[in-house]
Amino acid sequence: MNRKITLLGGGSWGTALAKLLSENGHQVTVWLRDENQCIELNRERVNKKYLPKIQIPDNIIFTSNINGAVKDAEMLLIVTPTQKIRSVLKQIDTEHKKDKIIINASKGIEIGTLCLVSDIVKEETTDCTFAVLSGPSHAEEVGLSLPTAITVACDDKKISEKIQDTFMSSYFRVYTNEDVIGAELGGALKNIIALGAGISDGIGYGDNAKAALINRGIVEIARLGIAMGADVHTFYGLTGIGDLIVTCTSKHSRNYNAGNLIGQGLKKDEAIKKIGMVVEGIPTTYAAYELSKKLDVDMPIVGAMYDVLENDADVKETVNKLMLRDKKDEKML
Ligand SMILES: NC(=O)c1ccc[n+]([C@@H]2O[C@H](COP(=O)([O-])OP(=O)(O)OC[C@H]3O[C@@H](n4cnc5c(N)ncnc54)[C@H](O)[C@@H]3O)[C@@H](O)[C@H]2O)c1
Ligand SMILES: O=P(O)(O)OC[C@H](O)CO
Repeated sequence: MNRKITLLGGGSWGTALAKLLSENGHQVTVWLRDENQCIELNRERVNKKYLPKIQIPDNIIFTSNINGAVKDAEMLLIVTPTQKIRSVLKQIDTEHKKDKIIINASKGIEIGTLCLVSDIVKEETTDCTFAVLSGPSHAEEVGLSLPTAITVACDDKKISEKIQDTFMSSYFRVYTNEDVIGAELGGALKNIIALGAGISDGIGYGDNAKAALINRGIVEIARLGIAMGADVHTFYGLTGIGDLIVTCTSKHSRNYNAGNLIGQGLKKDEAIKKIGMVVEGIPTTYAAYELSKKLDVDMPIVGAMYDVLENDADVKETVNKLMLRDKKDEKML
């Protein structure tokens, strides 16, 4: 079935998903803030800044008129940096953000409020159904139609099946799940561990250290998830360990690469500038650190990342402190 879908944001992930949805036969509009960028994309059909190797199908419309873009859309797909989602939704007139299916493909937690994107959407829209699309999925590979498996989580099974049908293609396999909080947290928190994995490689530690980070990382993620009402099984899935593996090991990963630069001695702002795309793991570290304190959840890797990012703690000393914490039994949770 042909659906009207509007993307809020058109960086690397937005561009890859817009292409996929257009190939699936849907009417796709992409809203961007910058009118000049819309003119260029409508003409050139290549997103030179964010995803230069991908040809954008001719029938995708780029516009900077947000109300025009969303008013007739059945589904809105959020792909802007998490810290900007609230301000983007605020720009839409109330009558146009009612009774929609809102799918979030961004991965983060709002600093200050500690809101998940589902909370932001609940606060800023009316009577919308929220879903999250998450899993191991780099835009650079989806854009090239390389095989990818992902999950759509929604507490309304009929809606998640509708979204599954909308996105599913020969190279994009979509699973459904009802655990929205688990899917949101897995996607947001893996970025912190990816920064850590990048730092570890950047300072010259080996594969053992990275494997330890990945494994102890998913334990921490699940611990916070359980405290926030998620289903522990979700963290074994695509939105949990699946995404954590890809983000800690892929050459495409923005968070891993930013961490790698920090490990080589760059300041976090220099690393962000060099990456040139959103590095969600940095604000999410601050939010997760606050959440761990608020909910009294033990998250030593998040605490270490907070020390490095906020207090400029020496990385090797921080790792030493992690290694020499109190002796423990290996408990999964
Ligand atoms: N790139 C990927 O492979 C990938 C895959 C899965 C999920 N994600 C998630 O998708 C989200 C977007 O990531 P991305 O890689 O596409 O980022 P990006 O940096 O490539 O693009 C971000 C987009 O948001 C826009 N933007 C920035 N600030 C804005 C603002 N204040 N108002 C409106 N628009 C604004 C930019 O112009 C750009 O279009 C992130 O949360 C990321 O974690 C990315
Ligand atoms: O690996 P990153 O940091 O580029 O994040 C992109 C996606 O979330 C990977 O699934």
